[in-house]
Amino acid sequence: MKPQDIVAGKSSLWIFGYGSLVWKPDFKYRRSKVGYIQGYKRRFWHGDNFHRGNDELPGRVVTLIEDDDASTWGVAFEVTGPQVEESLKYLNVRETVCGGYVTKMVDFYAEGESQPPVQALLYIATTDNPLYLGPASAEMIGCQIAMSRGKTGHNLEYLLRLAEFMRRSCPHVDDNHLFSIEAAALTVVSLLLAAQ
Ligand SMILES: N[C@@H](CCC(=O)N[C@@H](CS)C(=O)NCC(=O)O)C(=O)O
Repeated sequence: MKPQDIVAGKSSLWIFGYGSLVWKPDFKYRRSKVGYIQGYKRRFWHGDNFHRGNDELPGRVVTLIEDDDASTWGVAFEVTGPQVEESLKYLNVRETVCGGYVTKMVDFYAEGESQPPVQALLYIATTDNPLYLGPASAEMIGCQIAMSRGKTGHNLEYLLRLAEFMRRSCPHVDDNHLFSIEAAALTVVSLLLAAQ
């Protein structure tokens, strides 16, 4: 489903971020809320040969994997009026053209609110995506991240800023996948520094 079909005639839209969007939305929005979506787990199983890696050494970035028992925490941004078209135009290049993500509508539950969920647009990299790398050990993923960089910056920044967001904004969430990869990447960095 194309974003323009999703938002045809809409004057406002919620966009859910769970990776770099949580710390670097880079589009104008009216307000944001921390919260979660159900039925998905966040995994560093998507390759990135543009923002945080290259064709020789792709970086690893997050995507969502269906899991009925899981939920993924992040940030939803409400865009209104001209911000709707502006944000989608920007994200189409950043996420879809450069990142291989496709759009999907899901229910977003804002933290601490008893109200019903709101529909939110998100960007997901499906397993049939040519950049999809799939599962690997935390050590392998951590090492790959510690060694990769792309046009937007180092893959380590991508990892550490997401971990920092989760500790600061979602301290009640024990994201073992994220924090075990963070620990593995920092071990590789310390070994590289010690070897210098
Ligand atoms: N779609 C996820 C992941 C987004 C993501 O990390 N996309 C990459 C594209 S491969 C990106 O925007 N990278 C920009 C950066 O790394 O600064 C989100 O909602 O945050």
